Amino acid sequence: MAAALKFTTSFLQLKKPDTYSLSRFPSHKSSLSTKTFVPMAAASLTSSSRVLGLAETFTRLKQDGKVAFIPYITAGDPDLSTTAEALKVLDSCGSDIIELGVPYSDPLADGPVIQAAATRSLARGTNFNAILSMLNEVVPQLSCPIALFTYYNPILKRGVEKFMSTIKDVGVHGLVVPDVPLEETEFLRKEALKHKLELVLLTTPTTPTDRMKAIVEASEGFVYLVSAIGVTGARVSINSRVQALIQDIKEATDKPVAVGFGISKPEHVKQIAGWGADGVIVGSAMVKLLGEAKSPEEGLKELENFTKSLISALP
Ligand SMILES: O=P(O)(O)OC[C@@H](O)[C@@H](O)c1c[nH]c2ccccc12
Repeated sequence: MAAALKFTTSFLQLKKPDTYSLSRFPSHKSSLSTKTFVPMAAASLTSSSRVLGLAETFTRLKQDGKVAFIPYITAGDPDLSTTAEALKVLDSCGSDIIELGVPYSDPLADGPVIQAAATRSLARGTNFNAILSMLNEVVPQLSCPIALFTYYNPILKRGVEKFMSTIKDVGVHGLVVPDVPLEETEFLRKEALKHKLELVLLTTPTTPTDRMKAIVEASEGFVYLVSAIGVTGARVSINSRVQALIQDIKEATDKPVAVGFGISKPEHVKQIAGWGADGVIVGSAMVKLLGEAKSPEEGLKELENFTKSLISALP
C-alpha cells in the first residue's frame, strides 16, 4: 500500500499552538472508576524496571498464550490533555501497545473518522512539539510501549535523523509510516535501528508475495497486516481472506503479525485472534468515541468501557 500512496508535502502551518497542560484533569486515577484495573506491570514498575519494546511485548504475550491489543488514537483530538488521559486509560485497561497518530493535513490512507480527527486536532493548533512535550510527561507513567504513527512528510520536515532522536528521547518505542516510498524504506529502517526504534512495515491483501516477503523481512517489532483494501474505518465484517493472509505471512517469517483495518466489535477481535493473529489493532472505532463525545470526560469513559469490551474478547 505504501507504494500506492503518493507522498505529499502539504503539511499545514499550524495556528496558535495547543499548549499541553493536565490542569483540566485531576490525576487520572481519580478521573477513572475506582475499580480501574492497573496491570501488575504498571504496579510493579520501578525506576530500575523498564517498559518492553514492541517485539519483546509480543514475545512475552506469546509465552502466556495471549494476543496483543493495540489501540490507535489521534494526538490532540479533542485536545492534548485528553490524549494524555486517554493513553493512561488505554494502558490501565490492559492495552499491550498503543499507536499514537500524529495529525496530518493530507491523510491519504485514512477514512472519514480519522481524517476528521486530524482536522479537528490541527484546527486546535496541535503541533509536533506539543505532542512531544505531552509524551515526555506521560510515557513514564505507562506500562505499555508507544508506537508513533505518522505520515512520511512530518519526518522529512524535521529531518530523519533529528526526528528519530527526538521521539526516542521522549520514550517512544516504535514507528509506523504508511506512505514511505518503498525505495526509501531501507534508509528509514537503518536510522530507526540506529536509535533503537522499531519501524513497523505494512502489507496488504493485494501485496505481491515477493514484496510481502521483503516487507516482513524488513519489518521490526511486528508485521502490520492491513485486512482490507482501501482506507481505515470500521467495517461490518472482517475480510475472511485475512485467515489465509496471516498463514502466508507466518510461512514467510516468525515475526508477530498484527491485523488492523475495520476491527470494531468484540466478535471481530475474537475472530482475528482465532485465525492466528498475534495482535489486533483498533483505530477508527476508538477515535470516534473520543472525538465525537459530548465532553472529554464522557469520551474517556466510553473509551474505557469499549476497550474493556474488546480486550475481554481476546483469549
Ligand atoms: O481505523 P481502523 O479501521 O480500526 O484501522 C486501524 C488504523 O486506524 C490505524 O492503524 C491507522 C491509522 N491511520 C492509518 C493509516 C494507514 C494504516 C493504518 C492506520
